[in-house]
Formats: sequence, C-alpha cells, structure tokens
Amino acid sequence: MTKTRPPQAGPEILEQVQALLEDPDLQGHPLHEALAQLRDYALAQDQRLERLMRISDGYHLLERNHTQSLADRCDRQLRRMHKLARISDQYQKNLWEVTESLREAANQDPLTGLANRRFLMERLKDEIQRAERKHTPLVLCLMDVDHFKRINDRFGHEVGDTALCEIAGAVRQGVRRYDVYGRWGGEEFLLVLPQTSLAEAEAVIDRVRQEVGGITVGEGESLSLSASFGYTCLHSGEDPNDILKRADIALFRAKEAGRNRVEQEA
Ligand SMILES: Nc1nc2c(ncn2[C@@H]2O[C@H](COP(=O)(O)OP(=O)(O)OP(=O)(O)O)[C@@H](O)[C@H]2O)c(=O)[nH]1
Repeated sequence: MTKTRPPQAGPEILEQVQALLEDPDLQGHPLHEALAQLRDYALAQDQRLERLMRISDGYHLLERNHTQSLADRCDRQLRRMHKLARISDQYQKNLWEVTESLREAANQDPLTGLANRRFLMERLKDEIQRAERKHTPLVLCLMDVDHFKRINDRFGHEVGDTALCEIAGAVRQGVRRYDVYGRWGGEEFLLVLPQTSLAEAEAVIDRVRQEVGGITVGEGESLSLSASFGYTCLHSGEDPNDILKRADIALFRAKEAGRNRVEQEA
C-alpha cells in the first residue's frame, strides 16, 4: 500500500493561504503575487515528494517480491534435490540388489545352491596362486555319485533332483569351514582343500563319502546312495587343468575298483 506523507507545512496553513489569496479585499495587496508563488511552490514540492514516495514504495515492493520469489525458488530447488536424492538412493539400492542377484546367478548352481563350475574354476585358480605364493599344500578332489542314472530311471527325474540337493547337503556337512566346494556338473562335485596335506585330505573326503552313504532315495524299495572320489595334491608350477586331470585319473580308478571308495593319484 502506498503511504502518503502530510505536506511539510501542514494542510491547514495551505488552506489558510488559499483563503487569503481568494479574499476579494486582498486582491490588490502587494504581497498577493508573492504569496501565490509561495503556494504554487509549496504545492509543487508536495507533488514531487509524493512522486518520490511512490517510486520508493514501488521499489521496496519490487525488492520484496524479488527476494520472496528467490527464496521460493531456492526452497523449490531444495525440495527437488531432496526428492532426487531419495530417488537416487532407491535407484542405487535397486541396482545393488540386481547386481547381487546377477552375481549369485552367475556363481551359483540353481538346483543345489552350491557354487557352480564357473565359480569353482575361479576359486581354484586363486587357491593355486595362493598355495604357490605361500608354499602351502593344496588338495583337489573330484566326486562322482555312483549309478545315478538308476535313480532317475527308477524314481524319475524329480526324485533325482531332490537326491542331488541332499548330496549337496552331505558335501556341505563333510567339508571344513574354509574348504571350497561346489557342483562341477551333472552328478559330479568338486572339492578344493587349501593348506591341506594328502593325509589330512583323506579324512575330510572320507567324511563326505560317509555322509553321502547315509542318504536313501525313494519309498518302498529305496536305494542307498554312494559316491566315488579321486584326489591329488598340487605340484609346483601346475595350472588348474593339470591338477584336474590327475584327480580325474584317480576318480576313474575309484570307479573301476568298484565305486564307493576314495583313490589318490600322487
Ligand atoms: N535328475 C537329474 N539327473 C541328472 C542331472 N544331471 C545329470 N543327471 C543324470 O545323471 C546320470 C549320470 O549317469 P552316468 O554318467 O551314466 O553315470 P552313473 O549312472 O552315475 O554311473 P557311474 O558314474 O558310472 O557310477 C544321467 O542319467 C543324467 O541324466 C540333474 O541335474 N538332475
């Protein structure tokens, strides 16, 4: 709202001056002309003052509006940034979850939940490098379930799948906390035993063999499971395929010798 300031001399004095100037008896008075000029001057000053006030008020209003809208804009921007930060947090969480499930899917056997061949191969490479660097022994063992085809043939593929899950549980039970193990493929499993001598490995492997031997499959004429094992230790300078080949030779011997046994290849 525009404020109007009273004229400096006050409206009453101007009214008195005006009345004097209009008095017919004073029309010829020697001061009449000077008084009229003084009145005009006072009125002009009043008008200038009024105009200046309006400009000043307008400027203040403009300033206030400008500052307010700046604060508003700042506020709006802050709210938007808050929202963006929340969306970004959620987005990162989702991305992390997707990455995690992709990583799991890439490394895990979907049936048994054990590590898959890809993951095992990576870990085997790592463990070989570590064993070489630290000059510690390492044992690799291949395990193959005996006559697994019979399970599928007699009880069906679904029972076969359940049996594979139970076998995975038996492997988990038999190994130590720091051993690396997983499903190598089909009805074949792989164990990597770091910092383990051949003698120590034999005890671990035989524990797994007994765990598998405790599994029975099917109702009525149920079948007991068994598995054969071939193991070997790392030789200096070997790569994963060298040690895998020797473990496979030992496994073949275990099968040939009648199954449900553990064979070693030096
Ligand atoms: N249910 C089921 N069966 C599988 C899976 N992967 C492999 N098999 C079966 O495992 C069987 C393996 O058979 P073979 O290689 O002949 O060996 P085996 O019958 O175990 O006999 P040996 O190894 O000689 O003792 C095949 O019948 C495959 O179909 C699976 O994921 N689920």
